[in-house]
Amino acid sequence: MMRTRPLKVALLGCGVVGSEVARIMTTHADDLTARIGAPVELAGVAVRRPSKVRAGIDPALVTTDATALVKRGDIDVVVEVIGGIEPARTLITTAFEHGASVVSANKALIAQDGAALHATAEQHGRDLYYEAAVAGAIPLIRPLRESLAGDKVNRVLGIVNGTTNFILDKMDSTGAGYQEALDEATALGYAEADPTADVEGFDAAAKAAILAGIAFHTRVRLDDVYREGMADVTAADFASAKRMGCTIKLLAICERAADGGSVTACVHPAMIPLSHPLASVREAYNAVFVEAEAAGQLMFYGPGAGGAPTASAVLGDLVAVCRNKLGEATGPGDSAYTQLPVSPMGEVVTRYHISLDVADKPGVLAQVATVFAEHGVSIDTVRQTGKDGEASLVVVTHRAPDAALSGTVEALRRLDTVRGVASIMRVEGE
Ligand SMILES: NC(=O)C1=CN([C@@H]2O[C@H](COP(=O)(O)OP(=O)(O)OC[C@H]3O[C@@H](n4cnc5c(N)ncnc54)[C@H](O)[C@@H]3O)[C@@H](O)[C@H]2O)C=CC1
Ligand SMILES: N[C@@H](CC=O)C(=O)O
Ligand code: NA
Repeated sequence: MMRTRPLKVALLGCGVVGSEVARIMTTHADDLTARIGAPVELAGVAVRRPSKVRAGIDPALVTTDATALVKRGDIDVVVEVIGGIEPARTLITTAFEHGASVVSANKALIAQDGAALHATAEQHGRDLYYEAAVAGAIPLIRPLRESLAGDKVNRVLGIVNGTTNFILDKMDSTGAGYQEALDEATALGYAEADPTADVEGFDAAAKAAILAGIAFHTRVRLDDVYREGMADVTAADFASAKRMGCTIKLLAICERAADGGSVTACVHPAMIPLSHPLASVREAYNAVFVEAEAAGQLMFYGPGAGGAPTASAVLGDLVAVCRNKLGEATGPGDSAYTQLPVSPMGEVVTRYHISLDVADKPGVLAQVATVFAEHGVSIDTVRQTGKDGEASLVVVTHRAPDAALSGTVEALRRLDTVRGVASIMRVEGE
């Protein structure tokens, strides 16, 4: 039966995502009402700049006092799309304390304080949903928390940052410069308020921490995630990748160890073969592979950033939370019931592509090969090109622990015949 009293929603933040949430709530009001079983009403919108004209939003709803809005006591759901740690964390906590459930897109906050926020939500019998926080519009949190709740997930791997994928794609396909591509991604609403979070890999690391925690039912902190951004990826790296039939993507990789006793989580650029499905993920799209014991391999693909796609995920959560509220229930809470150690990057098994500038004289190749052998790293391929007494040596390794690979590179740097290490990149997807 349809309830006539509306569910009241407070929107915190009306930027790229918030403005789209407000727009869809207004334009799809009838459908949302039918799907929820009660009308949803935008009861207040907290902003920083109240004088800004916001199409479709009644100015009477706009306030700069987000705290007063979440403390009103008649709010059913708070949608937090401000971003950052504070004041978002305090506002969400206050919302729970005043009877509201929360939908958030804030991966930085959930990765840092998800456990405490879940505990507060549970203490007050409220929901905390954040589908938009990982991979934008792509349903990924809900499938992991609900659809795969009966399976055992062993690996989650993919592209989870739209901005960096957009930049890498432009650098690869059009030869655009890094800054030019970043400016375009920012103008399109993909980048974080501080795009360092994107290019230095913090955003993807936060998403990896959230994904690993949910997938493996354990606590993975942001600091547990090994992180390398993409700011150092050069046109020369792309040229090198191309020669190998590869491209370069910023990947998040979360794995359960084969013995099940530990997990790893890392974010770094990697070469992947052009034949791999991740190679064709363009612009701000994301794609994530989930490998589960019974299900096998699943692939999730779609827009990973942008106002409307992210708002789609927020609205999906809003509908779920409203339905829970009407059914006097709550959805799944924190699922971290184990405490698996997170192994350091040195223990992650991977492959390296190493490009060396060496002296072009007899014995150099043997010397280089010896260094690899001494570190227990097996070589897959070697390609040498040389001119004027100098040569370029590209070595691709078989899989080995990351510590052995970085030890090999350190030892190579110490060889007199190695003039320099032009590029080092991990290789995935083979
Ligand atoms: N833009 C995107 O593609 C995606 C964004 N997200 C997340 O969504 C959240 C919002 O992102 P965007 O909308 O892109 O950022 P934005 O910077 O466009 O919007 C944030 C808005 O919050 C306002 N704000 C800041 N402090 C406030 C306060 N104390 N009270 C009221 N308003 C305040 C700002 O003035 C701004 O308008 C962030 O957590 C972000 O990580 C998640 C997925 C995708
Ligand atoms: N800045 C983020 C936005 C979505 O999470 C990204 O580019 O992926
Ligand atoms: Na998502």
